Amino acid sequence: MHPDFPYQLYLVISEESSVHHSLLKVAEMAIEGGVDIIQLREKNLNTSDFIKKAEKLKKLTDRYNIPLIINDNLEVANAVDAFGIHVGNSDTPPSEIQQIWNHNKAIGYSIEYLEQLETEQTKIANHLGISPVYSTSTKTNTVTEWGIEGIKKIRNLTKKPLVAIGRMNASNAAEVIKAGADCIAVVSAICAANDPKEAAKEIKNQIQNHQNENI
Ligand SMILES: Cc1ncc(COP(=O)(O)OP(=O)(O)O)c(N)n1
Ligand SMILES: Cc1ncsc1CCOP(=O)(O)O
Ligand SMILES: [Mg+2]
Repeated sequence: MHPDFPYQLYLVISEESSVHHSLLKVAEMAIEGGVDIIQLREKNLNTSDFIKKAEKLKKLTDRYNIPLIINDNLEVANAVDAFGIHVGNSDTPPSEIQQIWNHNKAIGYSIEYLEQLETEQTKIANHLGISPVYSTSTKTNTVTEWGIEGIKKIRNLTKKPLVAIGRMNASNAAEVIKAGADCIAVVSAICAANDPKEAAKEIKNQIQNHQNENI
């Protein structure tokens, strides 16, 4: 477990991705199954509706003492006093967020190009998304499919906490952890499962059983 980011299983959730249960039910079942941190990623809501949804989710995450990250929208993250924000290359850059924001807040930043490992934005970020490890229908506007070799390359270039995202599930979690990722982020394998609690439990078991092995 990375000392600066002690979370192994990261749920990235939206209404659209919550197939068999409501968003709040999926989140609660996933927490019961072992999710350590949650990101609310609503790409199509206006800020006011995004805040309303985030407030409901924050009540739940607070009840379980689970940190809540907001995707993209700093106003929403502020409104609900989120634990942190996740941004990518088309969003408000970490340097701007840092100027406005309390330093205790977490800034996650997507790595889409190897060259980003050298940039000021990456230095400012607290943790990095390896985005995507494998191509996925959940997010199609991506650049590099990193794969296992990509994770190893990034691991050799930074000591920052690495969050692997993109088609992650119980079958590939172990290889990704062994390649050097600290945390696995999941949308579909949990949100679209009939039983999100069981799905989360299976992925968490894979992470925990392989976290001290290297390939
Ligand atoms: C943990 C994590 N990693 C990467 C992303 C992708 O962020 P971004 O590149 O900004 O794309 P969108 O999610 O905004 O479509 C993420 N959200 N979370
Ligand atoms: C938000 C995001 N960023 C990179 S891939 C991705 C989506 C991951 O979704 P899934 O777990 O369903 O492949
Ligand atoms: Mg974004």
